[in-house]
Amino acid sequence: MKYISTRGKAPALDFEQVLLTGLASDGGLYVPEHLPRFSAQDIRDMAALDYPALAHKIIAPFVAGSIPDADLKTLIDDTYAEFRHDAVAPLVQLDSNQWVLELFHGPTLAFKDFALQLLGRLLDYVLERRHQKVVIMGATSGDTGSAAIEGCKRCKNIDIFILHPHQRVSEVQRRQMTTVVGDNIHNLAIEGNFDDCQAMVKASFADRSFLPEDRSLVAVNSINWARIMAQIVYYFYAAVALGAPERSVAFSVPTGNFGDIFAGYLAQGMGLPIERLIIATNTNDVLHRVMTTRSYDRQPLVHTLSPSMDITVSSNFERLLFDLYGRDGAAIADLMQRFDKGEIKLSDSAMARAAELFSSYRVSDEETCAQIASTWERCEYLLDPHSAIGVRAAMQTKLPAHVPVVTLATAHPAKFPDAVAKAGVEDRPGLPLHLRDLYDRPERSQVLPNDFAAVKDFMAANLSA
Ligand SMILES: Cc1ncc(COP(=O)(O)O)c(C=O)c1O
Ligand SMILES: N[C@@H](CCOP(=O)(O)O)C(=O)O
Repeated sequence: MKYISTRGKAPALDFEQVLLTGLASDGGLYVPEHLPRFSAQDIRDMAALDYPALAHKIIAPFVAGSIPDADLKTLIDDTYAEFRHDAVAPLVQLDSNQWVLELFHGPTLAFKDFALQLLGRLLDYVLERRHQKVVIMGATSGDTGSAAIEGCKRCKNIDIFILHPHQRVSEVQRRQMTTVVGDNIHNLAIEGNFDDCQAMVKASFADRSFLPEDRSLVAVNSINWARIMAQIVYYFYAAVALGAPERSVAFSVPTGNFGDIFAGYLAQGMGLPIERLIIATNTNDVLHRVMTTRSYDRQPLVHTLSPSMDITVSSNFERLLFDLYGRDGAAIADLMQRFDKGEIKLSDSAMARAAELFSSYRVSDEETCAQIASTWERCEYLLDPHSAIGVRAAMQTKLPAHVPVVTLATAHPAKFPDAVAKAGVEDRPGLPLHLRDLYDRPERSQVLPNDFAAVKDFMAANLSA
């Protein structure tokens, strides 16, 4: 399997190379040259597989040639053995047609664990084999950071630097990052917002002057292809449980960086009958605006009750644009250059293609609270604010009556007790046992100005030998 850049100029890479990078050298994002396809019978047969076996089936064609199959299987089995629910991703029924896919049973209580627990193991495996050390960098609005640290903390050959917006993540999210002990783990609290952190990570791929020549830079954000790959699996898992391939299913996905929903788009491209993908945004609604007005532009970032989705530039949207524009790298390079300078309008044909599969819905903080409260009252089911946005969007979208809608529940409500309280729910969601002493653990982080030079200096000064 080869991977090509959305901007057409960077060299094609194999899986191992793509795992060990982030942005392509032309500034684009890597995507598979072609997608593996599963027949209706293949999908029917998936009903007999448990989550790790299904993950192996879906992931193996993307990794083919880079990691021996038996080793890949072990890495995948070990990854999902860490999850606290036997089903790994249990489905919960809210009403006759609404379902929630719980993606928060991993160690850090967010869907990011599905990919980052595997990514950490893949990196460890490949780096040991290559006798190589790398620098890992990530930007987080709260969840990617802790999941990346948790996923990579046992890797011997890394230094990891995670940038989060100072005082803009929930207390549980912050403590999950800053209480993990290790001389090679660095939490940088940037006096800016998530977009600033993400821009610095991307800039580091263009300016690696602060790194020794023998250290590669690896991204743990969803610009790294391996993140998206692992997230494709749970679309198959949920749809097959609900009757695919005989029955098609819709998904509502709380969206920020467009990584999770892009994995759903790929699942459809691989043969899964997905009726609709609903882009569910908070007030930072760049994706809802583009879907409803054709206009793709930056607006100032708003801090909401769903902080992990406080993002105004959705990195992975470029991967979708690449397909919508006929996989024309030059067209995407031109489009993204113009986007860097201001507003762009998508073509009619690109919009028409997007509308065949995607719908979108924007949810305010008030609506988020109302959804948490009403789902609690009607179903005694507690949603976190991000998942509540997904459920709200699912309920507002018109779909054929026979199509079940699955909302991806992307985080555990215990990560966001303030939002739950604001929604008027009196029961406090408790942290699971392994995190019960989270508030007593010592924290370690460094506050830095919103300045790329300061970040580069910090990283250069704190690399291990
Ligand atoms: C809890 C939660 N929900 C939803 C999202 C949005 O996912 P994506 O960025 O892949 O669109 C994120 C982070 O990005 C998140 O942490
Ligand atoms: N929501 C994320 C932001 C980064 O998204 P990613 O999928 O590109 O890692 C977070 O919580 O950190």
